[in-house]
Amino acid sequence: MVGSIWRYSHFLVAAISAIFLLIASVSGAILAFEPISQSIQDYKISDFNQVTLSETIVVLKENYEEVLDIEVSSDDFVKASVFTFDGSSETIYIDPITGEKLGDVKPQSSFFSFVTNFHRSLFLKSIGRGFVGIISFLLCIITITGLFLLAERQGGLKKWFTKVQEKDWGQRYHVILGRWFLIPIFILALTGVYLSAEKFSLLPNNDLKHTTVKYETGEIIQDFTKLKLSEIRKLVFPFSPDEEDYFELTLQDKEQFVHQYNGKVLSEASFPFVTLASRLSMTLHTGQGSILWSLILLVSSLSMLFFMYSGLKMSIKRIRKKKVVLKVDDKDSCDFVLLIGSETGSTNVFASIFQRALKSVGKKVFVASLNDYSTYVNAKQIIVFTATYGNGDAPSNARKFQKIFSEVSPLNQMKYSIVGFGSKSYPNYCQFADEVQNLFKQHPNFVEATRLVKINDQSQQDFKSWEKLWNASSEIKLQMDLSVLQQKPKRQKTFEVVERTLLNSDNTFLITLRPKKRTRFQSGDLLNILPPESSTIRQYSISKCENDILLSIKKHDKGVCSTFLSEMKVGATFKGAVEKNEEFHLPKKAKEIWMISNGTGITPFLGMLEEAKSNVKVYFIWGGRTFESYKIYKNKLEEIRNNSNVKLSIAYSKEQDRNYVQDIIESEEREVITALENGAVFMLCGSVAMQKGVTEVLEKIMQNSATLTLDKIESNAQMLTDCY
Ligand SMILES: Cc1cc2nc3c(=O)[nH]c(=O)nc-3n(C[C@H](O)[C@H](O)[C@H](O)COP(=O)(O)O)c2cc1C
Repeated sequence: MVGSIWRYSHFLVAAISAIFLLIASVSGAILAFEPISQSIQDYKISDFNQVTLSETIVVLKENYEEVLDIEVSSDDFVKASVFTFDGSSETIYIDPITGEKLGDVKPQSSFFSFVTNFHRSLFLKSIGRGFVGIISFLLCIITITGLFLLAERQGGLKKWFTKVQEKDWGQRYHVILGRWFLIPIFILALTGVYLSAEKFSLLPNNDLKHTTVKYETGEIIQDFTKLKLSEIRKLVFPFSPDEEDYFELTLQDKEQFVHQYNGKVLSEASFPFVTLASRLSMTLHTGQGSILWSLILLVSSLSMLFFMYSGLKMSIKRIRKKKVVLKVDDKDSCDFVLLIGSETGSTNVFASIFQRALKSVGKKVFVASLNDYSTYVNAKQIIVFTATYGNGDAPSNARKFQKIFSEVSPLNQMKYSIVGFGSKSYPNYCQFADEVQNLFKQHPNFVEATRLVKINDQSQQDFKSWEKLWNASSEIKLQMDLSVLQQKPKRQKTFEVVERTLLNSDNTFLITLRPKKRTRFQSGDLLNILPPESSTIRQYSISKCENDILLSIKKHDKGVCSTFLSEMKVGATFKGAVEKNEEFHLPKKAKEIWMISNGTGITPFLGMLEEAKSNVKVYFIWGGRTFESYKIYKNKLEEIRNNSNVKLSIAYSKEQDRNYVQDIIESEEREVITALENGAVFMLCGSVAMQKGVTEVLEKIMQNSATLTLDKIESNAQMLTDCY
């Protein structure tokens, strides 16, 4: 519920302010170039930090007829307003040691002045400024709600930088860029609000109040001659040589009037917080004085454009999916009740397929969210389709279900059937469906019609197996039309089979593919294949061997794609699309890498072992059933075994010591701790069961580390996983 409130507010505020945010981010991105172009002019002298103010005053007095003021910019350039000996008035950049002119201070270019005006007020003067202030405030809300959504999605702030599971690239990069740019965007928005509030005099009064400095005998409160130029912001020279005229000195935090002959501070006033905050806001909002910050602001403004695009795409997709469920009948007149738990709407698509199938055989179906569970006068069966969200939690429209279920007394005996929608890439696979199943199981009014079926990543195959189960257990035989789920891989290329091995005792084979056209890929990327007459894309992890793709595939009895590939002859071609999987590429900076896999999870490592440079220490651990299982990889691995930087360990689960990869890791406890403490990266590829086993062992081992925990390893990106 809380999650959906954040989501709705995030979406609503973004939708309201979209056009103006678009304008602000484009113009903001352009304006980020202004401080960059200023900073690269480089009027800063090399020993700027050593120069004293009095040195500069002396040389200026020698070089110019009269000096009005000097000012130190945030780039450490020194500007001076002077009268030259030929009587002209100039504002120039000077060398503070020699007093020489380095260049003219030019007014803001007409282009930047035009864009600044537009960015500040949309050319609408005060009304525009007010509007921009409101939009900045809305942007603050968007970033705050975004922060909560991201934290929830990642399973807490601690896991902020752990692997992003989303497969859709727009959604994926919305999350990835969000983790990096939410904070700079929030700073931009907050400082924008502050600067607008200042313009409209909404901030407390910040007038300066000078107090006269009273000296005890001999006391020196500031040695004017030693004051460094880097400590000052501005110095206004005395109006005349008369003793009562003084220097007006602006330091970082206060203003002082200083006696022009003896350097004594006559009076001073500290800047109020409001003034200091205004200055900081200006610097942070415009990037003045720091090329790095200006670049961050530039990329943040551009990332806002991406957020708008990907956010819009996600919202349209969600709205479409939510609208999918057909018109519902009256709850008390229906034989079937279909209850849905969904966060982003994909479960609704499956629900509508099932609902249509029931309607096509003349059955009345009442459809509702799990949160709306109630009594049903005529219902014979309740079917629950529910996703799992967060960390094994209920999706937002099912959060109240457990409570309501305990309060509602069913009117009659009913059958029930639960279908869980989830993803094996999450540790608590379909956990909420398990919880719902337990509730029904323990209730005396309900009898199980079909066992709980879990659908991994909206797999049509899994859904079809539930369809079969339903048809076997029910008198009503249904035909579910899955055509609406038809997918097509994007940017497909043609691949030719250049080699294929026979199936080994594990029904596993290797297939080598050559792209017909130039295709960029790397070991760890994924190959998406839509087999003929199928509507579901299958993904295989790629090993790059020279310029070919090597896949290691286990042929499943009813596996459509693995069967299709296992029957491919050398020379045959088919279409597929490479999908980048940046998060599972060979780490570039690690000095030590542990490659841990089982079964066909070995694939990306076959290429990575070749790719790893000789100065990188690699510990390769693979688990298979028998020595026979190992044989198809033997040639490749034996070549690598000779490299001195690679250590190979193999665990056989069905012969020899009957070991698993996690047993090898457990036996190497000291090495694991030392490696991880020295920054090693552990890469895991293979089954979820292996991932679970390895994670448990690592968790146990790391209890003996003085500095690291498993959570820390994950947040340091020292653990990369690609398990299925
Ligand atoms: C942020 C997030 C968290 C998720 N957490 C889990 C989880 O803990 N367990 C699980 O099995 N699936 C999890 N999933 C996968 C979803 O349950 C799965 O994609 C489901 O099909 C989504 O259905 P919906 O679109 O109807 O919400 C998660 C997905 C996301 C985006």
